[in-house]
Amino acid sequence: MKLATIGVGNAGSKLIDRMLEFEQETGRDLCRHVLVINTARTDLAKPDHVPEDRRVLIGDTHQKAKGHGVGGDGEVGAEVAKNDIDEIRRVFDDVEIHEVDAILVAAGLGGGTGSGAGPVVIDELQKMYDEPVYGLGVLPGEYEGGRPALNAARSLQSFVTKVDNFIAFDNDAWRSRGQTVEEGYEEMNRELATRIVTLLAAGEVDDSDVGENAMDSSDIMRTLDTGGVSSIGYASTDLDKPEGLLSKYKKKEDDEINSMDAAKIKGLVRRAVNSRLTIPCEVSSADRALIIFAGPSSMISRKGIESAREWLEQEADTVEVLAGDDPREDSDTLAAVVLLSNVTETPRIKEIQNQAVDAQNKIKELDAVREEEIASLITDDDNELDPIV
Ligand SMILES: Nc1nc2c(ncn2[C@@H]2O[C@H](COP(=O)(O)OP(=O)(O)OP(=O)(O)O)[C@@H](O)[C@H]2O)c(=O)[nH]1
Repeated sequence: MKLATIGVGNAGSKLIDRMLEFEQETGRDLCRHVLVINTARTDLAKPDHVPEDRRVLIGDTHQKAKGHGVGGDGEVGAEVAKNDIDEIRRVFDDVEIHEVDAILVAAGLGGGTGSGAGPVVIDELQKMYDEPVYGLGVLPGEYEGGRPALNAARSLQSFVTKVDNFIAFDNDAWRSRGQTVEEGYEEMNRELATRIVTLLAAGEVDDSDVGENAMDSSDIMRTLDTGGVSSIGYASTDLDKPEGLLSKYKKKEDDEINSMDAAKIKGLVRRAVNSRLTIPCEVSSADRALIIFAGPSSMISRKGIESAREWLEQEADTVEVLAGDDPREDSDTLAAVVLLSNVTETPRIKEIQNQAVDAQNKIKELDAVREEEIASLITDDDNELDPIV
């Protein structure tokens, strides 16, 4: 697949940057266009791989942003993006849309810029182009508190209704102990970039000298066509290890290879689905699913692909499972990436919604107390001040 990628806010921009890094490291060519949009000048300086002229500062003349971010206020984030929509549209105009299959917008939903400006950017993209627009959204951890949860719950509604598919990443599920928050983010961003690029870069090659099992970008788009929220699973095996697939492959006869590979390949997919998904979910609640094997094509037998597909069909309880390969002849790993599209049972989303409702109620209570205090101040008998007008 060929993508135009847009990062909105700090987390969104860092994610796009990691995607660029991973594709460069692995010789892929997924992100044909890249853009990062932010309200904070300092955050715009962070990416290592995004060209300078593809970084856009919005809201620098806005009273509440002034180039320093929107301080976690999603409404200000949306307002700033709406005010600067002409500027945003101008940079979109540079995108040669016929060169790409789809557009991916990444954002952290807990902050003000990603949660607020993200949906405004998506609205504009949907107006301008016919290509599908996918969302890649990071959900805040519970420990971050009520405000990020409220941003995320509100923004998630906007994202899911506006995008063609929303791929979710749950910071809570990926948090590990013994790391600073920044170290944790670095690792999470790499993990997510590995998954998203391995998935979407399949079928990127135009030449038709690819094998019969090769996954086509239209298969990926068809799987994402469900709308809703999606999750990604991933597992890989190192082909250099003595006990890895390659050494066994060298030792066995052809027939044996296929049956052995089939079991191994199915095992890899099982590991991808049963290990940490980008957002934990009930696998059987998926509407459609897709498996991509990325690695040397000699390692990926048709029999293996078929047995993995059949296994996932049962797990996901749907007949809509596609499977194919993304030949990477120079790769020393074999990776399986699994897309579970439109998963409806995602406990973390329920939790965020509950946390958001609590936060909203608290804000309302505080507002009521504040109003009462102001009213009592004004009607205070001892208050001898005259009103201005
Ligand atoms: N996985 C991951 N999550 C991040 C990272 N940075 C921030 N987050 C998450 O994303 C949310 C939004 O943070 P930012 O992206 O910094 O905020 P922003 O969208 O730029 O908005 P403002 O700072 O309010 O202008 C946070 O609440 C975290 O949950 C990151 O590098 N990786």
